[in-house]
Amino acid sequence: MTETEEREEIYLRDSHIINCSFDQWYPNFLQCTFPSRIIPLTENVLQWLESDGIVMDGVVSRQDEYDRFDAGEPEWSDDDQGENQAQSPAFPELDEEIEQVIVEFGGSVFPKLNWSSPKDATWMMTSGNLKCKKPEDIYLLLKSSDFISHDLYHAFEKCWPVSDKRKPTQVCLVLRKWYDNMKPSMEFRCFVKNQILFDEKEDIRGRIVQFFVDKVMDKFPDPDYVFDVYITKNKTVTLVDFNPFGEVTDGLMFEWSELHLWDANSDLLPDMRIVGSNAGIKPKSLENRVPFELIDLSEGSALSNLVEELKREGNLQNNTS
Ligand SMILES: Nc1ncnc2c1ncn2[C@@H]1O[C@H](COP(=O)(O)OP(=O)(O)OP(=O)(O)O)[C@@H](O)[C@H]1O
Repeated sequence: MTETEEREEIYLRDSHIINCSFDQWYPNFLQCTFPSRIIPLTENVLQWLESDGIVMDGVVSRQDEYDRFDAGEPEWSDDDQGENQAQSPAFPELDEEIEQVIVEFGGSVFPKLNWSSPKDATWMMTSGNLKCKKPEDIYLLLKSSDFISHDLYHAFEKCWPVSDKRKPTQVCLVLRKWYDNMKPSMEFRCFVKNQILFDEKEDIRGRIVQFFVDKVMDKFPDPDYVFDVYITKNKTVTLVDFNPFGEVTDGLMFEWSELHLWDANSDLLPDMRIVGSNAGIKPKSLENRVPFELIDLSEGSALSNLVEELKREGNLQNNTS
């Protein structure tokens, strides 16, 4: 198979990405997903999101300071008039809209843009999660997240034929009613190829298949896609999200090479892959959740050099237990 044929085979077109944008699918699935509101973002908010740095209540983010320091730039000063100087967000109308939704949804919301939530930025929140109780929480998360930047700049990057689109026609802030205590073990990612659901098991299998057939199958515009569901305590299946069927979506326990090879019309379906606890699972997004320096322990990295230095100085014991 030539490279072009291979790409044709596992292609993601602009339309596949657009169909997974929240504002596209949500109106058709209102009945079976979390209550949500879509707020189109105006140009001034987008400009602020796309500008460098974060200023919240006049405080520049530490990460921004580190970036500037790394780049050899002088330390931040109050009279810095640089072109990209970070601005404190002042969007009274958006604040008001967000506050209204927060009240309507009982005091807290889960934020995302067209495709992604800022789940890599939870370390910025004292709560360590995406529960937002005021507009500032949302602004801070959006500005700190690589996934949000991905929605703004790279959403169409993996498309074939190569897309000239950079960002969605309308960037939306999505606010979803917040649910405490969602158990990761009750979340399932379902792969659909040619309108056929990739395997699942017994009771869970039955429930997801029923949900797929009743609520999803004929309503989503593409034949291939991925959707996430949550099974509540009383075993109700709730739709969480749609994702494109391709490498831009985390295949979790499946390799995309096997998902692409899956012949949806054959009887030979692979097993459902379930792990009973979180032990041993490392979502591919984990490396995005903390500053890169904390992950990069490879030889020669700043952190490993520091560890070595501390060991040499006797300030750090080798942990042999
Ligand atoms: N309304 C909510 N309340 C609380 N937690 C939520 C809510 N919606 C989603 N979550 C949690 O956040 C996770 C990510 O949600 P979602 O799929 O919408 O974001 P995403 O950034 O598109 O993630 P992915 O790229 O993995 O699809 C969910 O798996 C779920 O654990």
